[in-house]
Amino acid sequence: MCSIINKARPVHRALALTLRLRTNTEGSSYAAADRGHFSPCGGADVDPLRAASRRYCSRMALSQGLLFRQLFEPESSTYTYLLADTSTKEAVLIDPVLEPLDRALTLLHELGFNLKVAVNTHCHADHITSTGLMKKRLAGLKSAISKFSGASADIHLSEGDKITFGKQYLTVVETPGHTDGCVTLVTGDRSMAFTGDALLIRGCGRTDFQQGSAKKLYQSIHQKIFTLPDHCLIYPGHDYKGQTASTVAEERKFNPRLTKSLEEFVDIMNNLNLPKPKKIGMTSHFLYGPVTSYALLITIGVVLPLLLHHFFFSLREDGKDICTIRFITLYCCECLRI
Ligand SMILES: N[C@@H](CCC(=O)N[C@@H](CSS)C(=O)NCC(=O)O)C(=O)O
Repeated sequence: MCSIINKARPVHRALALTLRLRTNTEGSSYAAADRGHFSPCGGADVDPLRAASRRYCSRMALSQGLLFRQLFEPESSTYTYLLADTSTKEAVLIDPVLEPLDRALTLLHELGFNLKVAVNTHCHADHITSTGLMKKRLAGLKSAISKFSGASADIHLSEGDKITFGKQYLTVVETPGHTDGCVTLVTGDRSMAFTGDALLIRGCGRTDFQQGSAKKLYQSIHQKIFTLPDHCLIYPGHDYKGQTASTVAEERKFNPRLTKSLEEFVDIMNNLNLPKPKKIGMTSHFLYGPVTSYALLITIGVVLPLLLHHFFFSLREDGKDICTIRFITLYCCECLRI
């Protein structure tokens, strides 16, 4: 963990250390009364734009039987969320990341939780999910992802599906736009929404690759996320500035992209000019499970070269075996007519 923190940018280092501390001591816990209205920290009429709704209320969450932890991976600035029912000890992980896999597993073990489902809000372009490896290490664990993601998993999610853990549950809300298979996961009492890469704090997911569509994203956020209760806490899949949570009311009012018209939003998204995430290309590595990933790697790295080698060595030039490399060089030169 320390070595990862040291490699990260200062803002990430500070954030990682802060969150590591918070994970150990407080946990960013929050749960609402399940009586149809949201009452952060006991105050029913709290202005959602004020700090009270952003406070982390571990005791409140625990009194509702929900344990909540926000974990941060500094290299890709990714958040993973652990939610658990404190009475039945059943837990779910949202967007587990490969690098701090052991940290998540240790935490689960220490707290005595039984991880039921590891759910990905979408097929990630910027980091590797640890779902496949977790399944190897935790018997009975099921993976889940949207049916529109194109990825394989034990459970394929659709709009309105419920992911239950003990007496708690998450509702699946389809929010395409960053990718076709993006979902937002909303707690049963609608007090927390895990928005993945659809809605970020004062930002949103990029729409310039992986079936991205600015128009779809705008509609998803306005129709599916901004219609959640004002106080509903927003927990994103990433943050690059050290922010940890927001609310629906805050984002509706202050999000610099989503407060614009659809046309303006599309224009902003078409001109973001963001660099490609470092790990793009490894999108669904391990999502399909390590067996598939390793099989693919072995095929490309070992079987294919062996077959090529065998093929080229079987060719003869003046009755002699020819070297594969020489043959390939000659073949390429011939094709290019050098
Ligand atoms: N600003 C980031 C760039 C990394 C990035 O592209 N992040 C994605 C989510 S992972 S595919 C994204 O959608 N970003 C939106 C944005 O506005 O940043 C960095 O600092 O590395």
